[in-house]
Parts: sequence; structure tokens; C-alpha cells
Amino acid sequence: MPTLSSSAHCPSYCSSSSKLSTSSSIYGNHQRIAISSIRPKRFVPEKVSLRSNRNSYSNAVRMQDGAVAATVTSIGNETPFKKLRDGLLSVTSPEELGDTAGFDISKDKSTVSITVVGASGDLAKKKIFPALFALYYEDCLPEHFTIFGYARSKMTDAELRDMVSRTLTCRIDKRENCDEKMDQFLKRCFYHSGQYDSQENFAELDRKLREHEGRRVSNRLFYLSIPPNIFINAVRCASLSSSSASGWTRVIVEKPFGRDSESSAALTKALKQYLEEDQIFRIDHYLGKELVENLSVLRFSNLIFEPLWSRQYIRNVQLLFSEDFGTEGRGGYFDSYGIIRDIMQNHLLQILALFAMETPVSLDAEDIRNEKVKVLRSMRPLQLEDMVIGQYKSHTKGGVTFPAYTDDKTVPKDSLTPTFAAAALFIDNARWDGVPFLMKAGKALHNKRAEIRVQFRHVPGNLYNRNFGTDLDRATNELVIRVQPDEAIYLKINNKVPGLGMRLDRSNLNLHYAARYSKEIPDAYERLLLDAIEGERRLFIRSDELDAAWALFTPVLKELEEKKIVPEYYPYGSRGPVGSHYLAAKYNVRWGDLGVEQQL
Ligand SMILES: NC(=O)C1=CN([C@@H]2O[C@H](COP(=O)(O)OP(=O)(O)OC[C@H]3O[C@@H](n4cnc5c(N)ncnc54)[C@H](OP(=O)(O)O)[C@@H]3O)[C@@H](O)[C@H]2O)C=CC1
Ligand SMILES: O=C1O[C@H](COP(=O)(O)O)[C@@H](O)[C@H](O)[C@H]1O
Repeated sequence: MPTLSSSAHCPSYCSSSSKLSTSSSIYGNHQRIAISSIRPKRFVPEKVSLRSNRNSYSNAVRMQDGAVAATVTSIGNETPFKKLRDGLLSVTSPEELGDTAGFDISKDKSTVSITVVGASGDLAKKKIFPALFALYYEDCLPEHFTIFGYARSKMTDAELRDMVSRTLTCRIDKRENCDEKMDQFLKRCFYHSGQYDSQENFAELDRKLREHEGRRVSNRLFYLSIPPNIFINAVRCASLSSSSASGWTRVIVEKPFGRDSESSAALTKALKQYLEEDQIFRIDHYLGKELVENLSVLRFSNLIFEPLWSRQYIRNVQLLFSEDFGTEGRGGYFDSYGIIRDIMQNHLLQILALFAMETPVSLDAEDIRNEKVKVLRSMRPLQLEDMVIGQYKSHTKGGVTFPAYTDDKTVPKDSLTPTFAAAALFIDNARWDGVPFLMKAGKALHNKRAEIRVQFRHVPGNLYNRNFGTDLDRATNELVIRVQPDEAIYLKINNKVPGLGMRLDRSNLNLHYAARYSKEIPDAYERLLLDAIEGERRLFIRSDELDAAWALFTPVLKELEEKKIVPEYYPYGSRGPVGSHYLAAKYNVRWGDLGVEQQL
């Protein structure tokens, strides 16, 4: 009996998934076969022909169980084919392709090398190494893997291990053998010091990687965790001097992907001098967050939501992001980007696209990304009059003084860079015509939170209108998807207060993750790293998506800078500029995050 399994996310390597080897599991709505159910059966696969408009396939074979597997050859770098469509089962590793595909089918003949470029930096320490360890702990990494740190800093392997060890923690529910697992993990970590623009240094890395890979099919993942001005040099050197000769080579690129349409297009063009689009994994870590991934499940697997998902029933949609700390430590980077580029153009817009897209043909990465591009291209570029910007100023509370944004030594004293922005966006298509999509993002606010709020329309001819007083807006249903912290999905409904009278109140139908699920939620970087290793592109940004996203924000960003628009100043730790309320009121909207929420 197929089960909806939480382990379905890491099916090809995780130990939990190998337990599925004697049966199939449900991955999305497509059947997926665990590798171990195929691998031991040596047989001669029948060659079949496979065609598509975009890719050419080679080595297409029919497996013993009827599934078709192939490798894609149009992208230069032969990559195992992964298609989740009618009749085609997921192929996640060379082993599945068998002898006729030119790979050695025994599992111990392939390896994955993960090189963290910029290993000495903040993101590497904070997110990437801990995520890799978590994947290792969960047995989600392949049997043969090696992790290399690469940066200019001089470090020995032992020093890298020491640095990494201080960043690793075990999940509360996974303490068993944790120290032992950490030691084993650290033994797989190595370091190479080199310049980002030196082909010679990357060639030295290549030699070290080859030593570790031996004669196995070598697959290589480079994570560019470096400032954007050195992306291209690093990609050039990595691709020319340390690409894999026998397996795939993939590069995870961190944001920012440019500052506007032009610089983003230039970055893409430069990357494509050295890499095919299929090798580029542009990361937006919000797409790896549990509740963002769940958006499609909520919409497309529950009858009660999708029919309501349109202008007919939805009054407005709000995408909210707040942090209760400033740009401390990252002011230098932040000042040339600002909150619109840092959060809105990517994280919030990606959520909006997933929220508003039409039903994709399938859960295949290209089908999903096609729908996201379509909805982004149906949007109106943001107008200056639909935008409010703010910057935090110093504030003293309880004897403690919190700094202004411009108190940061790396920020110019006269900086006009917004640390807060609110915006109203519109999608000019049949489903969403006239529905305001309001975004609000800010640093140094009163709380840390990310959520999606969907405010529904009034009930026509509501028999209970007189029970709500004059504020009928308060009586409409609201669906809240709290992405973080304390993940939850709750629906505000009107309910009769028990008793002999007829008094109504607002109560929550609450799916509170901590209460419902005992398993700790993996960090977004774990999911995304695993997907990159598996070649799953669903949660990464395609270049045309990126172009469409920049097209919406570039004109207003230019106007703000050319006109030197002064931000509205708000105290550190407050709810942000008052102007955001006027913006919402212009579209008859009240921000949903103002009141104290009732928690069940
Ligand atoms: N930190 C975060 O929370 C987030 C970061 N990002 C993105 O991830 C990437 C990495 O971020 P983060 O780790 O904070 O960056 P860092 O500033 O910490 O830089 C990473 C490493 O790059 C090297 N480096 C730094 N500046 C330069 C320079 N001017 N020239 C050459 N090398 C340099 C340093 O290593 P060495 O000197 O040893 O070579 C440094 O340790 C960036 O693109 C950033 O925008 C995205 C989301 C969040
Ligand atoms: O990309 C970024 O995200 C972080 C917030 O990420 P979260 O997962 O902690 O919510 C933000 O602080 C940073 O400015 C931005 O670059």
C-alpha cells in the first residue's frame, strides 16, 4: 500500500528511504522507485527511443520493471535523466541506468564531491556545513562523498575541521551517536587554500578531488558562498580547471543575482560562458522552507482551497517578512542592495509566484517553473506610488540603546538605502484581476516573522452581519500560513460562543506544526543541497524567472535612486513606518499582522 511518506524527500540516498525498497512510495503524484529495488537485478535493458523538443536523450532504455531511463545529452555535461511523467519513472543516479548507459552499475563506483567556495565565510559556517552534517546524519548523502572547503584563508584540514565542528549541532530528536557521527563527518571534510581567480589553484583542487574520487564516476557540486563580485572568476576557474571528467558538474549560486535587469542579464550571460543553464542552481533559500514547499500541496491536493483561490473569493493577499534585528555585520553588503532587492524581489516574489500560479502540468521542475514565469509575466511592474520605503533610526528602550542603520561603520552616514519597504502589486490575469498583493519587509522591527495572509471577501447577505458590529472586514475569513517561526497554518473563522445567547467570536482552525508533527523541521539549506545533489531543479530559479522578477522591480528601483527618495524613518524595534498603513488603506486593506493573534 503506497504511503505518503515524510522521507519521500530524500529517496535515493537516505537510509529512511531505502526502507522503501520493496515497495513504491508516492512522491508528489508520481510513482518513484527506490534504487535498491532495481540495482541488484542485472539484466540487459531494451533500448528505446525517446524524443522531446528541448533535450536530446541518449542511452534510453527500458528497465526490467517497465520504467524508461535515459541520460540528457543536450546540456554538454551528460546528466542522469530525471522525469516524473506518465510512464517515465524517476531516475536519480547513474546506477539506475545500467551497463548500456556506459556507467558501472555497482553503487561504489560513483562519488559526489562538494566544494564550498568561500568556506571561511559567514554563510558557510552558519548554514552550509551544518546542513551537510544534518544530511550526513540522516544518511542522505551518497555512500562515497567528500567535502572540500576552498577559500583564500590559510588553513589546514585540521583547522577547517575545528572551525566546522564549532558550527555543528544535533537535532533535539537526534542526539543518539551524535558525537560519533560528527567525527565521521569531519573526517570527510578537507580544505584547499586558493585564490578565486586562479585556474592553477583550482587545478590543484582538481588533483586533490581526483585523489579522493579514485576511479569512481565523479560528480562535483560547487557551492559559491562568496561575494557576488567574484562569482564569475570562481566559476571560470572551477569550470575550466576542476569540472568533473566523468560525471556531472553543478554550481550552486547564492544571491544577489545582480542589482537590476541589466546586471542580472550580464551575470547570467557570463555564467553561461562556462556553464549550461542545467548546471546552474540559483538558490533562494525561502523555496526550501517547509511551509513554502507545502503551498502547492495545500492548494492542489485539497479540494476546499483551490476553488476559492481567485478574485472571486479572495480580497487581498499579504506577504510579510520582519526581523527584530538590524543589518549588524552585513551593512556593507546591504547598503548596495537594500531590502527590496534583499527580500522582496526574491523571497517574497517567489512565494507570490507559487501562491498565484496556475496548476502546473506536473510536478516536474520545468512545468512548475513555466507556471511561475507565466504568472510573473502577467504582473504589472511596481509603481512608485504603490510603494513606501523606510529606514530604522536609533531607539532607546528600557535603558538599552539600539543603533540606527547609519550607525553601522560600513554604511555611509547619508545613506538612503531602505531597510523597510511595503508595496502593492497586481497580477493582470483572469484569476487575479484587481486583487492587491501586498508585500511588507523590514529589518529592526518588533518581531521576527514570515507569513502569508489571505483575506477572503465578505459573505454576501450574511445573516449574522449585525453580530459583527460596524467592522465587517474583521469578520471575514483569513487563512494564515506562518512560514516561521513556529510553523503553522490556521484559518480564522466566525464561531458561536457556546451558551444560550447568540454571540460570535473569531476562532482559529489551527494546524500547529509543533503540536501535530514530532519531527524537527529540516533547515531550508538541507533540502536545497540534497536537491542539487540529486539534480532536482524544482526549487531553484531558472534564468527566465529571474528576468521576469527583475522586470517588475527594476523601474521602481531606478526611480527611487534617481529621485533620491528619502525613506520614512522608524524607531528600531517598532512596527515600521506609518506610511505602510496609508498604502494598505488605499486598497481597502488592513495589514493582518497588527492584532494580537489568538493561538490555540
Ligand atoms: N551570510 C548570510 O546570511 C547570507 C549570505 N548570502 C550570500 O552568500 C554569499 C556568501 O555570504 P557570506 O558568507 O556572508 O560572505 P562573506 O563576506 O563571509 O564572504 C565569504 C568568504 O569570501 C571571501 N571574501 C570576502 N570578501 C572578499 C573579497 N572582497 N574578495 C575576495 N574574497 C572575499 C572570504 O574568504 P577568504 O578571505 O578566506 O577568501 C570570506 O570568508 C554572498 O553572495 C551573500 O550575498 C545569502 C543569504 C544569506
Ligand atoms: O537572504 C536573506 O535572508 C535572511 C533571512 O533568512 P531567514 O531564513 O533567517 O529568514 C536575511 O536576514 C538576509 O538579510 C537576506 O540576505
